[in-house]
Amino acid sequence: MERVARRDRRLATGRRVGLAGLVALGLAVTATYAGQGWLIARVIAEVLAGRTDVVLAGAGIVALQGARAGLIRGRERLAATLGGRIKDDVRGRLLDRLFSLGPGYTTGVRTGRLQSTMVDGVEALEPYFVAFLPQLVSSLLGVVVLTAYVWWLDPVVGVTVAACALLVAVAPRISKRLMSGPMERWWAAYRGVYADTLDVLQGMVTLKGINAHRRRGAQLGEQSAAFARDSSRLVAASAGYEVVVGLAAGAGTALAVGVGALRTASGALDVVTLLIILLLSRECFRPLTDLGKAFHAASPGLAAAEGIFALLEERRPTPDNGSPAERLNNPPRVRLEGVTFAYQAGHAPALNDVTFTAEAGATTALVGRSGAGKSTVVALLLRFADPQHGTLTVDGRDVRTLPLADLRALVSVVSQDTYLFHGTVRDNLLLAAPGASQDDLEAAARAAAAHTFISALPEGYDTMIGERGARLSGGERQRIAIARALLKDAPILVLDEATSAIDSANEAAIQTALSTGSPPTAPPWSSRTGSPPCATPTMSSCSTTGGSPNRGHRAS
Ligand SMILES: Nc1ncnc2c1ncn2[C@@H]1O[C@H](COP(=O)(O)OP(=O)(O)OP(=O)(O)O)[C@@H](O)[C@H]1O
Repeated sequence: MERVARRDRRLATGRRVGLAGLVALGLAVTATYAGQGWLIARVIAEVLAGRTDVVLAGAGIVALQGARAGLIRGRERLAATLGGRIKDDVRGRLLDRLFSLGPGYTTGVRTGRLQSTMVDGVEALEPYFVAFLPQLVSSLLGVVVLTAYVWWLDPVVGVTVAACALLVAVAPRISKRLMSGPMERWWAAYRGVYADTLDVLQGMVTLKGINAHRRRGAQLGEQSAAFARDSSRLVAASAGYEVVVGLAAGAGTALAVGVGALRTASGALDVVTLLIILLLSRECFRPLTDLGKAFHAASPGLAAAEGIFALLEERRPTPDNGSPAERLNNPPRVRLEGVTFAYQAGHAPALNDVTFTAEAGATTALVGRSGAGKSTVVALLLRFADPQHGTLTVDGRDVRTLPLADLRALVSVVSQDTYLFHGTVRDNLLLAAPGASQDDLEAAARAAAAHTFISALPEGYDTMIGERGARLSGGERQRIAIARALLKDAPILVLDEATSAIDSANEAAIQTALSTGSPPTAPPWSSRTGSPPCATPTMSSCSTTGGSPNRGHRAS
């Protein structure tokens, strides 16, 4: 918790005024309780003294209760608004971080784990920020003020209350030590279950196909049971904290009243003051018992925060400190020179001393066996990672010296793992060129041999294609992906086994369109750049069954 408290300011940047407002409202609520206690003591004292003029005090009690109801409502509304904004900020920052880390990071972690951090982890932060943190500050301030007042009434009772309040104030530190283990185990188990469930859902067809669904389901069931055990331990640990705080508060009140009674018996205190002490001691500890409850609600957020900080503090694999190129030829020349790259230090390199040139305006084919490193070349060109040795240049300029956004704007990639997003065909195409007209879309789709089948879909370009384009065939998905890449109108087009699922007739039509630049309708890029696709350096890769041309391969 200390770690979170130290870093939480970064997560709630720009929301400090709102948090201060919550603290102020918390203090005001405490003040109404204290005022009410004080008035009740006065009323009792008046009645005991045989006086009946208690109307004003009674009205004051009612007014304080009304004010408290309003303050609590205001606090809840502010907490809900603020909580929503903090979550929104944190999700935005996490997403920015993920985009800047790129596939070099995301391929190394499980999607389900990331998703649980981004969705549930951030959600769990809300009680920490809008309930626990303001409660912590207002509780401590409230207790200091009330204890000072009790001290002023009677220093002996004041010392007793202060000692007990101090005990309760350090309880969060002690509980942090006790709870960090269960908290970490719970969150790890939660993310594991989340990731495996997602895995099973995504691989449902495969699991059914190989008749492994029951076995996998049973494994998931065991994992789920272990998670349930971890959840119970976490709840027990945080409930333990609540009990400790409650006991300390109860004991503190009893002790203060006991000491007060002794002082009254010895004549050091009058009955009215004893009554005030009786009611105020209870109010002294009320914020601290509220704090116990808030801690209980915030504990999942404390666990989740670790994953959030870990992601925010992750270092990007390729620094983005290049300066824009004054002018690059369109299309530019791409060259790899002595490039060696291993995904992990100490492991065999995926590329070993590779040198070749993809000439401007020409098609360069990378041919090699499966696993030879063709896709790795693409990853280095996009700077998802940097080579350990050698250079990769675009028009003679080392890619590391270009801003990442400028470099990636130069390249349009269709990879073997086509990804289509949930939405319509149009939505997917427009992702690459938000301003494209229907004519632009159709021209690109024709060049990708996709227009005919898209037109035959129930709602043409406005047909929903399902998650990952699930309602299309593999070849249809690839053709939409090619059309999308063409719409990006980048000077370098990379086809990484982009036509592996496309039948030979359509593949030939695509190749003709790309190499002649004359699809049935003039493509949009010709009007914008004056360069038909045949003038772009096109890099395409395909696998062979033998050989490893990229091992010491020279092609230029
Ligand atoms: N993210 C990664 N982490 C670690 N190793 C990787 C990663 N991606 C690829 N590799 C390894 O790098 C090598 C080259 O992989 P790459 O995907 O570049 O081959 P490829 O030639 O494109 O293969 P294919 O034709 O089968 O697509 C392989 O041995 C592969 O196991």
